[in-house]
Amino acid sequence: MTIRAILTDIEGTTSSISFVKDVLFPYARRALPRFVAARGKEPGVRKWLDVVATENGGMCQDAMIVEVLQGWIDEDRKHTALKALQGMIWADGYKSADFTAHIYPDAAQSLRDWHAAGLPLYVYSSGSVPAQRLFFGHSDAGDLTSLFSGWYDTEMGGKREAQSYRNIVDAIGLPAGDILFLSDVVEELDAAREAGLQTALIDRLDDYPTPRTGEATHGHVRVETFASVMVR
Ligand SMILES: CSCCC(=O)C(=O)COP(=O)(O)O
Ligand SMILES: [Mg+2]
Repeated sequence: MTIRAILTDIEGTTSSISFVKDVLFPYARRALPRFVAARGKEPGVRKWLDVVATENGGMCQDAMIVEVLQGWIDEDRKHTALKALQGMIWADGYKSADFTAHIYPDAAQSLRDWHAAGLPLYVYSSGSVPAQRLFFGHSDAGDLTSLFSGWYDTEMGGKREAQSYRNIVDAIGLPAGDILFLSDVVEELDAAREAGLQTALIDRLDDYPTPRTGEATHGHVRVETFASVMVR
């Protein structure tokens, strides 16, 4: 089948899980108390802190909100409020060059090749859109933001829900069957397939030492690097 656009996940797909878990998450966890004390009154920050407070019985002390958020980081909750706040915190880390975002060399190369071949590229990640832009703007392979035609986060819906992919398909404006979604998570691929997208499981041995083969692929095409993704 023809592929006219590619939609890619980030963590475990373009980039290693350990960079997110061992660098980004601890950085946000550590910085949260100071970030909330310094910027908690800004409307763009307060809005998300209030979402967390409301969902937790209307708690009123920022210290308690910080504790809830740190707990969510430990649980790897993909909550839109947490992701928005993490993105703002990581901005400081990237700007002060505390880290650059990991990207697998094969992913950087294929993204460049596909873009050069005229294939529109899109991101769909649980990380907020500002966090995605920062990520690809400060990657190990340099600023890759110009390669992408659009960015989507959980404001489109959860990544394991078919409706989220229908929303993204509407936004991209191509038939669902012309779009290839790349992810390391089979439940995300299942939801994308239900919405009519083509799918490929990126099964990176650095992230998943036991290859997911047979039934574990849920019938999705399985590749170990972007170099093996077939786009015709
Ligand atoms: C782009 S920001 C860092 C990634 C992140 O916070 C995250 O939750 C990654 O989830 P993904 O949907 O890319 O697997
Ligand atoms: Mg992922």
